[in-house]
Amino acid sequence: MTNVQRFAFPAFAALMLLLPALPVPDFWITQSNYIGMYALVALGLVLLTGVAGLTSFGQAAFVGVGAYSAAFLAVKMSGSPWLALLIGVGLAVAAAVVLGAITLRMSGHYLPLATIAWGLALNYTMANMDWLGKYDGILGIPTLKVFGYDLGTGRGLHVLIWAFALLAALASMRLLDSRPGRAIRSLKSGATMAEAMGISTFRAKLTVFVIAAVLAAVSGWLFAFFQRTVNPSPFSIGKGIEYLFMAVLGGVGHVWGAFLGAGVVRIIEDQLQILMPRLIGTSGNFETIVFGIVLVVVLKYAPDGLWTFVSRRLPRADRVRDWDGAAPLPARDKPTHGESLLQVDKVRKEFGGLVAVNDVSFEVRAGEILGLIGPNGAGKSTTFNLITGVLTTTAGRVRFRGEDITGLPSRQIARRGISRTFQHVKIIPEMTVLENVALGGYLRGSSGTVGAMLRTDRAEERRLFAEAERQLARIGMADRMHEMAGNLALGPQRLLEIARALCSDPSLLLLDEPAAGLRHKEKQALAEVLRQLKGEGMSLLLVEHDMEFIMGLTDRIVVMEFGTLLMEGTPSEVQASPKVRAAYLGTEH
Ligand SMILES: Nc1ncnc2c1ncn2[C@@H]1O[C@H](COP(=O)(O)OP(=O)(O)OP(=O)(O)O)[C@@H](O)[C@H]1O
Repeated sequence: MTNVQRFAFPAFAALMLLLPALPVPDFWITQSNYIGMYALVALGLVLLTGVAGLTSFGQAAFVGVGAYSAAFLAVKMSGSPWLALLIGVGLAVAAAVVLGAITLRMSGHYLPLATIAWGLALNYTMANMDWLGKYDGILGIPTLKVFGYDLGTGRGLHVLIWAFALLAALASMRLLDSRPGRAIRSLKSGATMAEAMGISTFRAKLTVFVIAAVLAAVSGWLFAFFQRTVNPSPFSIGKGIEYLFMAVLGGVGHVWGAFLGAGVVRIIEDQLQILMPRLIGTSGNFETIVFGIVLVVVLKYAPDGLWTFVSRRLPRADRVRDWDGAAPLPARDKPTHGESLLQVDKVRKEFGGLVAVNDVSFEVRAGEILGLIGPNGAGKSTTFNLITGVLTTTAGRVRFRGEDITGLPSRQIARRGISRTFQHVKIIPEMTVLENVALGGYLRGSSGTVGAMLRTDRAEERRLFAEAERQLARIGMADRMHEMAGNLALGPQRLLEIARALCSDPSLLLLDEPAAGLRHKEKQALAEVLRQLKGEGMSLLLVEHDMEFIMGLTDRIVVMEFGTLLMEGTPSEVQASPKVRAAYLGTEH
């Protein structure tokens, strides 16, 4: 936790909760009420869009679910507002699970388009139901009473709105700094890396989608008691875009960006409603144009949102090192030296008419470094992806420690003890080195989202960080654990990936072109680390281009050419082979 969270959050919370007791004009209390409610929705979008990379235009519909639940229960059934909150949140969760199950597997532009579709659909449903009052909505919602105390619509409700908003902010910050939070943060770096760490990306997406829907529904519930009337227009797709706008403007990657964005939008919106008619008459919806211009300017000059201007000036504190003496994480049985660890048996991959891997067989034994080499397009990466479950085989079998792992998804393969690095480094730049490595230990922990929000996961977190530090020390990078991973040069980033893979306590480490793009010194450092790992009993499979690097390092080498296995032997046998030389020089043999 940074100093800012430690001191600024309680101060800000106290100010917002006490604001109604201060001599602040009603006008600003009302604005602050709006900001709190908007911030709840924008916070969901920060998590969903900013952190997890899933764009949603449809959040306003979830606000509507919360608002209509409150209105319907309070007016038509004279039910308890707290029951209405429960029902509103329950309905939002149910809707998010169903919609998420359908849409979250979509990629690219399909997801945002789908969110527009269901945003419209939910809104039309509200507008066309007789029992929800159609376009007129539901009027005459009573004010909210807590323990017999009437909160009214202004100062009293302010305390409740901000209590929810601040709790949501606190829970979100805690979530982001936790095992499930790191999983959510890994989504933006692409599913391949997250799945290779054992994360179910679908589940992580669904979790964050549900959280965002719940925050929106709570905001809607508050909105109903604030406005004391609901109708479909504040839950339209236009409002959904405005919520997204708040998150983007404020800083889509930061919890406090949601608050800043909500504040700026609300105040601009309000001022424009006064100013625009004076300047250009009452006709037309000119605020929208001004918002559009503001958004373009912000995206151009502050693509990460306005909060970055604040956060840049705030001191950054290193994570408090509180894991000394933490119990080690559970470890798996180590294979015995020389045991057959991985068996690749007549594995085949066809892409249409192209046979990328043609019935290739080889094995990796425990404690050895096996190199897989071959000229460009030989099928090395495809073989690597077949072993790690990124691609499915056309034919053949892959066995690991006696178990058939053919066709398993990569997170299941990771669970069995195969860990990997990537040819194009896949780290999370905005997380520290330590947090990136801790992500590798995902499968060795079990704490979930609610535990993270309630902070009941701290003992496990300490164990994870102790392990992450131990792995960083193993590759000689413990002194850099607090640095942002994105600030590292390529060499240290590749080492970080190795530490992350080691953090999963693997029986076999698969490295995809680890020396690619490294300078000579960095290659030497990497080779030294790999030799040391072998010395400690680790088994490694190395896909590599760099002959010099691989010759001095491996025990055995498998050479591929045009998808087939050309030869297998010791480095000196391979070096002496005319077939291999010819393959690399591209001559006939
Ligand atoms: N997804 C795909 N769809 C179609 N063809 C593919 C696909 N992936 C790989 N290939 C083809 O399969 C063959 C083997 O590619 P692969 O990337 O495995 O080779 P490689 O030995 O790793 O090469 P490089 O060293 O250049 O990475 C190539 O001809 C490639 O064009």
